[in-house]
Amino acid sequence: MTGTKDEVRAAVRATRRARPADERARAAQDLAGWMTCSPFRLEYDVVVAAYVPTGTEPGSRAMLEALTGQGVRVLVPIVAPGPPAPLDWARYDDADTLTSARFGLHEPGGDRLGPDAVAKAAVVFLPALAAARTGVRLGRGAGYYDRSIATASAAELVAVVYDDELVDDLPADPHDVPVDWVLTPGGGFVRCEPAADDN
Ligand SMILES: Nc1nc2c(c(=O)[nH]1)N(C=O)[C@@H](CNc1ccc(C(=O)N[C@@H](CCC(=O)O)C(=O)O)cc1)CN2
Ligand SMILES: Nc1ncnc2c1ncn2[C@@H]1O[C@H](COP(=O)(O)OP(=O)(O)OP(=O)(O)O)[C@@H](O)[C@H]1O
Repeated sequence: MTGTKDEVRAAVRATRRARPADERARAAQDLAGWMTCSPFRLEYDVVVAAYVPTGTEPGSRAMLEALTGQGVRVLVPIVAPGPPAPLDWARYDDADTLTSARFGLHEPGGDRLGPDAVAKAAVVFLPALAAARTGVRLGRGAGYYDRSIATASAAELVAVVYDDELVDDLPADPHDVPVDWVLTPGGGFVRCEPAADDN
């Protein structure tokens, strides 16, 4: 995809808004399905960080339920008040514990585990507006995840996007943390290959 990060964000947001409800619902079902046939050992007590999909984002709580259904300990992000800082984390148990939060997000009301909690995650599913096969991930532009996942360097990082948001190339900055995998509803888990000229 060409253009500045903000141009690509605007284009993706417009496409997401226009995506028919039945297609979103099918994609959410497919993404939940991939949680039970992933390339990872998602078994009892393994820690997985994910997110609560909101608005036009790909996925739904079915994705989280598919994880907790396997006994996985699911963490989801908590945005602290104030300017962007590393994300806090809380355990996701079931949808009933979610409350409305900043930016139209839904967050668990339970204990805050602190920014370091994500370091225990074996897999981190990251929300994204687009992702490149080289591992470049484009987020919403506040830098929350880039500030947070340096502490999760042992984890498999998986950007979750719609099929048409997995592209060959995206604009990148030095602070962008590359992802290892991209998950799409139609294509499942795709391993990223850093561009040949990356170090
Ligand atoms: N579901 C979900 N949870 C998530 C993220 C996400 O992308 N999706 N995040 C991924 O990072 C973090 C929150 N990041 C956000 C980054 C920017 C804006 C945003 O829209 N900012 C606008 C102001 C919008 C408003 O005031 O309502 C802005 O800063 O201009 C919202 C959330 C943590 N939790
Ligand atoms: N590790 C970091 N430390 C401090 N500032 C950072 C860090 N990572 C990103 N930023 C800042 O955050 C802002 C947004 O960065 P960028 O456009 O890459 O966000 P993004 O990856 O789309 O968002 P997100 O990570 O929340 O999904 C930029 O001003 C950038 O300088």
